[in-house]
Amino acid sequence: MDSALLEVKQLTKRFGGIVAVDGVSFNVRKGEIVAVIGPNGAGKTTLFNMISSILEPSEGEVWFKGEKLTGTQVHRLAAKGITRTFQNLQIFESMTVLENVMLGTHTKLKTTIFNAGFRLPVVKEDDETAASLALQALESVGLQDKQAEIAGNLPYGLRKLLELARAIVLKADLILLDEPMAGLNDGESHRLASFLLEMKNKGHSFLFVEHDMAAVMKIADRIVVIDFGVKIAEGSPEQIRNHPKVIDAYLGKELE
Ligand SMILES: Nc1ncnc2c1ncn2[C@@H]1O[C@H](COP(=O)(O)OP(=O)(O)OP(=O)(O)O)[C@@H](O)[C@H]1O
Repeated sequence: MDSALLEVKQLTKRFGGIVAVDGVSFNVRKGEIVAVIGPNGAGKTTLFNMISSILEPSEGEVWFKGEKLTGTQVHRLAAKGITRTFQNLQIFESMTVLENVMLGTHTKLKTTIFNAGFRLPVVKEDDETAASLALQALESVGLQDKQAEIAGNLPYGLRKLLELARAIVLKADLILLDEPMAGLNDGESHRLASFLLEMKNKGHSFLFVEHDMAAVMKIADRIVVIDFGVKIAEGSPEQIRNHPKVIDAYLGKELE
């Protein structure tokens, strides 16, 4: 595997007296799936929000493709090759499934909000490209049959797949997933796991926070374990399953 795509360097976040994340460092390489796990309140969300430019770190930096990412505005991340999904889905409920994914293509296409308002000819051309890119993304998550449905009518599991289609439509190098398995039934989580492995084989990289330990063990190449804001372990699923500090941190809790 080649050099690091994402470099998380000594990230720290303090909220008043609380150190939510304390000097955490790790890398994600191209074509790798890395999971961040840890007990409730360990600091996973705070870490994820710093990586995706939603929160400013108290200390430390995030680098992406050899460039410093810290301080980049959230809306510029997609153009750099990073997208993320959210635990509280960000779906436009009154739009169709296809339109929701087409929205994701607009940072790639040349249409600006200004000329889209005026419906210049360039928009029509872009709309066709956007629709075909969006359809490809829907096909890869198995939602092509739902393209004309109103997004708000989809059940939760399918909405999550829709959000993922919108994240992948940009063909991002790195996709950040916030608890992708939460709320999915067995069939949906199986479908999502196969999809992530397929995307990884095509060279995409993923960083995800997840509570579903069986899914983490199945799809992650590497696992970073956080407890009380500190990285206590990092390794393959096999190494993490048998790591004494991880077993201690999860004592009394389920680590399948
Ligand atoms: N905005 C905030 N202000 C003050 N404290 C915060 C804030 N956000 C998080 N914290 C605290 O930081 C710590 C880490 O929280 P965080 O939500 O990152 O953990 P987590 O691992 O994502 O938890 P969970 O698994 O329950 O989602 C907790 O003690 C939390 O109370």
